Amino acid sequence: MSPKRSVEKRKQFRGFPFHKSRGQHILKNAAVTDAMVEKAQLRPTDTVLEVGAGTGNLTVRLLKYAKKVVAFEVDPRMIIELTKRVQALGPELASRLEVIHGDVLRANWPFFDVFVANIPYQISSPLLFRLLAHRPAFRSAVIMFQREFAQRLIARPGDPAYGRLAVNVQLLARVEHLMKVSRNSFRPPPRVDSSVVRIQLRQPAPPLDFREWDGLLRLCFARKHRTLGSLFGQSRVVQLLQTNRARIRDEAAKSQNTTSADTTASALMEMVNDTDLALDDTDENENAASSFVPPPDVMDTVPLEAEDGSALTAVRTEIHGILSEQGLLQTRAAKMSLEDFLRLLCTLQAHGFRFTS
Ligand SMILES: C[S@@+](CC[C@H](N)C(=O)[O-])C[C@H]1O[C@@H](n2cnc3c(N)ncnc32)[C@H](O)[C@@H]1O
Repeated sequence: MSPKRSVEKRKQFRGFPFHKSRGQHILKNAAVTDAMVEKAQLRPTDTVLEVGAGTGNLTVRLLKYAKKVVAFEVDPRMIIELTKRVQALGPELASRLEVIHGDVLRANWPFFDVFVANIPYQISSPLLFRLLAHRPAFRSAVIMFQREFAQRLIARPGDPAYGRLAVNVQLLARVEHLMKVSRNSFRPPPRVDSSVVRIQLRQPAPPLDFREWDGLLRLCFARKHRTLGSLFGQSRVVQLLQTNRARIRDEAAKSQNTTSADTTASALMEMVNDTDLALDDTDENENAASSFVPPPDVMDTVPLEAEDGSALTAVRTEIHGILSEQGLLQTRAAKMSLEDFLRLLCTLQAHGFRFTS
């Protein structure tokens, strides 16, 4: 067999080729699949949601421990293999499986207690935010991610991978790294290593306006190594905060507080659809902060007496005072904790400032 042919053969399963575009990397290492199921701590009464069942390496193990497994799979060829395999296990186990053919991101999700999946990595970000927004809350999710993505989820202040993704996810859930998985555990091996993480929703969800929260994070992480004093001193930022505050005050007479449960849910759904979060939100990711990106030549120390009108100067002074009072003038997003961000948002909001229109 020619070398080229043997490579082709390795990429196939029972005659059909795997599609990289669908993230079809089958988990062939039984020790890893067993460990994922064990970490899921399933109960005999559980309904499990699996995404991307493939040929069923994980599914067949889940069926042994759960009352029911609902598995999404987009590729009909995989579903045929999966169905044959599960039927061979006998009617008892086969009756526990429900396969849903389709794109998991476009479908309605059924009720589930636990989520377990080796997902296609290209849908990591929208799938994760869909999970974080899912209600009723599930007990836990055990998910295989690309290692680099997993590191961005668990990153702590000061870590190079710490960014908007980590802060947003950690606001809504506890995230725990469970194990590293080498690329050789898959067939065909992907170009990247992987990690399994556990996610547990914080209950109840923090009572925040998530648009405001994410607006603050976009600003702070647009330049995560820059001081807050410098970021909030920029004319564009001061102008925006001032304009929003004036409008909100005008509207306040006509409408009620915007931090309702409905607003929270719909804001979370916006984050689900926010492809910016799939990007690397280091300083270079200017897309993530388009409305706030300062001109590159803005100096680190912005003079308070700028020549942009007394109203703006007064607002700039006010913001400077708030940051100074909170001890945050010299603080940089790269090192701020979740609590620092929450405190900053609450304080700015108490002064009537808003990040979104
Ligand atoms: C990484 S493989 C995992 C297969 C299997 N669970 C395993 O661990 O061996 C990902 C699977 O997700 C499926 N898939 C890709 N995109 C999907 C989507 N949007 N909705 C549902 N399934 C999808 C692929 O066809 C593939 O079978």
